[in-house]
Amino acid sequence: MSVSRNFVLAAGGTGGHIIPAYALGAELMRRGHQVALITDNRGSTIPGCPDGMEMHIMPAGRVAGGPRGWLAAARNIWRGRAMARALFNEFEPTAVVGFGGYPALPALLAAFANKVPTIIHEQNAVLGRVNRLVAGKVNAIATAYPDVQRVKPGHQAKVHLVGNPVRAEVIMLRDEPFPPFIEDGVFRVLVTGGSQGASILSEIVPDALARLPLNLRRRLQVTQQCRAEDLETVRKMYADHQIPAQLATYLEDFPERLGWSHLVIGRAGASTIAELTCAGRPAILVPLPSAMDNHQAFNVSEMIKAGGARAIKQSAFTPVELAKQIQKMALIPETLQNAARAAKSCGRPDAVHDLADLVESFGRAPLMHTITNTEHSSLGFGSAEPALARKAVS
Ligand SMILES: CC(=O)N[C@H]1[C@@H](OP(=O)(O)OP(=O)(O)OC[C@H]2O[C@@H](n3ccc(=O)[nH]c3=O)[C@H](O)[C@@H]2O)O[C@H](CO)[C@@H](O)[C@@H]1O
Repeated sequence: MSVSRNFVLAAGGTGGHIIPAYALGAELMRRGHQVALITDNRGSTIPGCPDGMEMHIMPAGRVAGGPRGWLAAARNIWRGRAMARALFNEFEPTAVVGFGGYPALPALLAAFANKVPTIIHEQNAVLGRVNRLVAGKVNAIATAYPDVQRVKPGHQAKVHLVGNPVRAEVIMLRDEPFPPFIEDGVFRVLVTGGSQGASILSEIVPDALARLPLNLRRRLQVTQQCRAEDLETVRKMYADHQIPAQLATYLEDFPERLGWSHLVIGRAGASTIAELTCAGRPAILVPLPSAMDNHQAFNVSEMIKAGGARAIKQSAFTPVELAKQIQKMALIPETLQNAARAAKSCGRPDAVHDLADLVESFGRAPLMHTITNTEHSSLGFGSAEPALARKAVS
């Protein structure tokens, strides 16, 4: 029998943290649970929050900028922790899930103080700073890739590989065939810089597409996400080259556009890669060089090994180089279709279910039944820590 329980998700900052939280929240609600999201001001602006999920905006602090900055951050973290504890007293979550990033920290600290079980999800191939900080105290670490770097050997026992949760509309694309890519048909390219956009793509991509041989160039149909300040320049570049292009600062219909595309050019953020591999779309990706511990370069390596993507270092990302790589991938239709299949082979479309199962296993209903370590293992989550098993039934 399934019992309705309350869960808190904590995620903020960029779409890369928020969108997996939206996907998990939607799945937990589909299973009959109540879900509240703790986020920050930036996070609250990311479209797509599922209906019925409560959103609580709370202060969070990024530890940076010398002693003054640290003091302000500490004050905000403390205020956020107090607000989260007040919410927990009322909402009584059976588990709290943190998705990394500074906005997740106050909620996790509040969960430790209130003795609520905690799970963290790491979207990247390298454990992020906040997740590293709390890894020793949480009950489980859910990961998107095997062998995530910077997980301490002592914490390996509580690691569960689930993948990155993606939206239901993206999962649906997995069963659809790759759009026909034939020599006289259209060639649809989707350009995305992650939830915040990336100016380098605006500078380089239109020029590179204009350099393609005529048999590819005349078939192009482009959708490009641009930062607001780049929109007009990019619009003019495509108009000058007579390449049909639709531009937006944020594509709310991203899954639909992904299903429509033959090739994606973008950054190597974790959610973008999860979506490409779930749907099976080949890509040319430019990892953000300033990403913490170079995590975007590590995110894309699995896809490269499989043959589903090519990566270009930002220092080598020129219109000439990009045009060369597009031709290598798309001049022969079969090459592109093979790359699409290879991309799909890296997908983890069950991520949202596996993460929801993991989260539910830490929020057993009181006295419904006693979880033993053996039963917990049989759920596929390895051995539960004794303290956790006790908590789950207390
Ligand atoms: C600049 C930065 O710090 N980026 C990090 C951020 O993700 P960031 O938000 O930059 O990028 P991701 O690729 O992880 O996620 C972007 C998400 O936004 C969606 N989208 C994007 C554009 C658009 O027009 N419409 C739309 O819906 C994508 O479909 C995707 O779901 O967190 C990720 C997960 O920790 C990291 O891997 C990234 O390195």
